[in-house]
Amino acid sequence: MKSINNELSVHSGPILISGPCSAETEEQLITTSIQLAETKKADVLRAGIWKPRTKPGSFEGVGAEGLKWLAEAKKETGLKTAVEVANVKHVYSALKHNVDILWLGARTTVNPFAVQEIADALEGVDITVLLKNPVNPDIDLWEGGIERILKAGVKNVGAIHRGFSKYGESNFRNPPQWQIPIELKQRFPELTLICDPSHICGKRDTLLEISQEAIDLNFDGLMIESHITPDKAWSDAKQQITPFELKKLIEQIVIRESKLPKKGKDTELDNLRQKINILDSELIEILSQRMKTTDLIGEYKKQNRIKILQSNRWEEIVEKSVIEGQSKGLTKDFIVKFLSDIHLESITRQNNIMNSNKWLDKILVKR
Ligand SMILES: C=C(O[C@@H]1C=C(C(=O)O)C=C[C@H]1O)C(=O)O
Repeated sequence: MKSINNELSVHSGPILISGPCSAETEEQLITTSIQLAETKKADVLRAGIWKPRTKPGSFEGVGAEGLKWLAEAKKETGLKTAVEVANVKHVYSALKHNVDILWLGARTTVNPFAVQEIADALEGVDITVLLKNPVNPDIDLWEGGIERILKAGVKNVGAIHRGFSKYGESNFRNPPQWQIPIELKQRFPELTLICDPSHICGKRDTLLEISQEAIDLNFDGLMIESHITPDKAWSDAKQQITPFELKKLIEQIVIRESKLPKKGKDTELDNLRQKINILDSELIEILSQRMKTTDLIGEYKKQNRIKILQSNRWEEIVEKSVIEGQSKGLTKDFIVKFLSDIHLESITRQNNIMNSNKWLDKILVKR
């Protein structure tokens, strides 16, 4: 695995892949690409040719015809081109039309059969492949997809975080789970990581916020959908912006230093980090004491034949802690997540205390 930043980047600043959600007409695609090239920010032109839609009946893409328009746009602007491929037929068509970059969508990365077929079709081909995260937050599936493409001999492989499917209300179409791409980068330190704010947000007003966050989290670039007349787009109209708006958005992103001063170079930072070290030690000590106390409650429950889960007691703890935490500047979301991990751990420990070695010792015949 090697960084592919140089393969993707033309201009300085973050790598920028942009273009319409779907190629609709030759004129729409060529005009968008010309306007994108004029921004002097966009490095790669993207366009959906085959669109995997949630329900049948909506626009499913113009198909291979659009690849000719992409080739024309490339000739006109010099921008590299990228399309989504979901099966072997797509791969062969894209290769035939000299597309520079292929990406696998979330609904493809989720399926190892599909990824393997695409990998087999790419055996020995010199091309750049980007894999969006699978729809569900399964880092191993994402990593596995990358490995399948690498094993086929493709050298230029990168990843795109487009957020994960949700159930219920959220401000985002596919809420980001930053810890997953961060961990992926730990598994592949050279990995080029792109963020796709369009699919995370699903609407325009939070695109800048998510783009900024991604860049602050050390992502190498952004994939943002753009369209000459976004409100009239045939797919995903709400999340697309004009190339001009894209330029403005990119100009507003603050690029910060990636490296902190070394230890001993800045006493203010050193002092704050020293304080964090002390607080972390205190947190660990408190967590250890809490677990020892729940262990004692586990012993009590074992002797008195009381069930482990006490929902009323737990609800009381969460309610009280949320109020207390919010008064101290912590969010409800954080407190609930943090406490539920603690609850799970104390339940597991109580289960070990109450139920360990029971059936194994009694049921298995001694050999
Ligand atoms: C510790 C207990 O057991 C469980 C764990 C709890 C906790 O970690 O605070 C609370 C309620 C129970 O579901 C208890 O019953 O108090």
